[in-house]
Amino acid sequence: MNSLMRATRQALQMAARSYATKGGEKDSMPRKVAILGAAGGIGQPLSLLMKMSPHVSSLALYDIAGTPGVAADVSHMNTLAKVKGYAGEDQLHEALDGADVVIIPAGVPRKPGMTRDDLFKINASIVQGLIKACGEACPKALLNIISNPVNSTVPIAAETLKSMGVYDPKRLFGVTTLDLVRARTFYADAIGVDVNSVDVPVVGGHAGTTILPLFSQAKHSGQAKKQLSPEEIEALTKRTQDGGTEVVQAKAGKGSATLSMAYAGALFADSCLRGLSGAANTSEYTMVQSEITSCPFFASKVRLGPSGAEEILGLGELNEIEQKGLDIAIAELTASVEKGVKFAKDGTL
Ligand SMILES: NC(=O)C1=CN([C@@H]2O[C@H](COP(=O)(O)OP(=O)(O)OC[C@H]3O[C@@H](n4cnc5c(N)ncnc54)[C@H](O)[C@@H]3O)[C@@H](O)[C@H]2O)C=CC1
Ligand SMILES: O=C([O-])CC(=O)C(=O)O
Repeated sequence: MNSLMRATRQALQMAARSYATKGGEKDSMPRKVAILGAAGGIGQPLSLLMKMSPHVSSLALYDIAGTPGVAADVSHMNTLAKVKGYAGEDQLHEALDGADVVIIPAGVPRKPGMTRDDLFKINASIVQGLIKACGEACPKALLNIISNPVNSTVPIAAETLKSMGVYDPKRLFGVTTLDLVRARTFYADAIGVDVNSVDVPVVGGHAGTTILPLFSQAKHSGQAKKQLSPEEIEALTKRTQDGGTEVVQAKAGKGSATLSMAYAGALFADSCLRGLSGAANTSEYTMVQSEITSCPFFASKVRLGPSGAEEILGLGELNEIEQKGLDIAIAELTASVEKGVKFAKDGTL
């Protein structure tokens, strides 16, 4: 195995975190992962990365079109997972049947000048339809929602599953991992340490000021080359909040983050799979139904286990500026959650 392959596989073994099971053995359970929106900008590299996961034995690639090609391509990789492509709604249930984890990057991305909320009109119905199918075909699967606006699509998913009588709050996740990935990268660059040694909590939601990095709790190993001033922390906070927009502008009309999102989505899905297998110390920041703030959905550190989100961990100590940021985040996030719930209940767009 050459060094690039080894590095990529190691990255997929998730930054060298332990994935030993409770009994100290590797996962031997056959696991099925379904990707909905697999032919898209995120879907394709995500399919590639999940095909490289040592935890996936079956990979179902679903989209409204284009998946036979993606599946044929990815299926030639000499890694564990058996790949099958599914195209069109009449193949959706078959794609989902028996899935342990469903990853949903289906829907339209932003163009310059748009907010994530501007995607609501199109993506709300797409997510609702796909979640309904999940509720029918694989109600026990862990659902990883990537489609924006995550702050509303997650509550839409919850309400849809509730109306079907199959909602389990431990199994529904909004994927906010890209915010963590960005905060770590920007922070490591700013203080001049190895990015692999950095940890920065990012809580709240996944849009603008609802994205709240907690740099006061950031950790790293090694000697920092620089101490950051309050102004520099503020700039890092803003860059983390605007990371998505930075990519949208750079792509100039050709979509939003796809490659870094596929990487982040694979990290999160891999943690879900390790949690399902009982791996010790599996936790991720993700948006879940939550009581740690007044907002009914909130992203924070969550311990993942065989039944999904087994424990929602607290926020730790916030400094004064972060506390103000939290208040702003909660207000905006609550409005987005309410918008999602309303759509799911009465179809209001
Ligand atoms: N949570 C996060 O951190 C991030 C979320 N996103 C969001 O992910 C979504 C997808 O982004 P891209 O992959 O760049 O878009 P894309 O347009 O390249 O791909 C989307 C795919 O979804 C498919 N699709 C549309 N309706 C569908 C349906 N009913 N069933 C199955 N598939 C369907 C399309 O055919 C297309 O292949 C966007 O909403 C974007 O805003 C993007 C980056 C980060
Ligand atoms: O900004 C966007 O539209 C896509 C996204 O959620 C991100 O890159 O964080």
